[in-house]
Amino acid sequence: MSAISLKNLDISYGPRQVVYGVDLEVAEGESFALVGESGSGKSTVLKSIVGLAPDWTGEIRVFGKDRGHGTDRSFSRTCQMVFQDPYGSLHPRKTVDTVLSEPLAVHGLSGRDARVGEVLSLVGLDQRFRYRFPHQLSGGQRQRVAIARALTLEPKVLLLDEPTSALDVSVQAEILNLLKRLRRDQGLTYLLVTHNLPVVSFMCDRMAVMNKGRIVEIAPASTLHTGDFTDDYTRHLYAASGGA
Ligand SMILES: Nc1ncnc2c1ncn2[C@@H]1O[C@H](COP(=O)(O)OP(=O)(O)OP(=O)(O)O)[C@@H](O)[C@H]1O
Repeated sequence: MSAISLKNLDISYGPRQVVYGVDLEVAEGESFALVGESGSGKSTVLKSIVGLAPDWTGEIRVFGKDRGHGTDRSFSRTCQMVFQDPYGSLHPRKTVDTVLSEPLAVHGLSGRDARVGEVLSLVGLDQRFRYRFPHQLSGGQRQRVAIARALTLEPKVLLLDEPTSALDVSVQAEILNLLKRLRRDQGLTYLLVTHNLPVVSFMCDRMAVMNKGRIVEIAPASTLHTGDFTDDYTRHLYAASGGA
């Protein structure tokens, strides 16, 4: 059974269709990248999976379970999204403790105190960060909190939307290493959106290339070593990035 299965997925914002006929199977434990230029529809595919782009047709399945069009609580326990900008995605007046406790409270789970402590250490943050506010943290620490929040419900799938591109270059590698270690240790499956091909080489097993809302090629990430892509647009993207 695939961890994520998308079949003939069309997605619109109001009258405007932005994703066309996407078919994708991501295996359990796999790290899969969606690449392509800005506006090609990569983020929209992730958003549809978590319910943030509800105007879609086709099929979205996670671990064999069909996703409906509304909010789906059991779905959010399996599948969580991490956004690009950790400052924008964390409420400025909520402490780290509140941010990390909320998903547990919403799902009526007990043992919140212990779980908050656990996820902080999973992402390499000292317990003293617990009662701080986002503005008291660096960009990298904020992204660690956002990743910790995504992990609180013990999901099996993380959807990562440009998880390091808002960070200083020196911090990007730290967060990529953290994500790599978490995937291995927690047995997670990743679907990651990026325009950065070296990130794909470092983090991913396979990649799908999107152009104007369509997948034009699916290839092993190792193809980035040789540049041996079959699709013209992919070759153009590869050449424009100077290889990976
Ligand atoms: N909330 C929205 N309402 C209307 N149109 C949107 C919305 N979000 C994105 N779009 C449009 O949908 C198209 C695909 O956007 P999307 O963000 O999925 O692309 P992307 O490949 O992830 O690009 P980027 O890397 O810039 O985020 C774009 O034309 C964008 O303008």
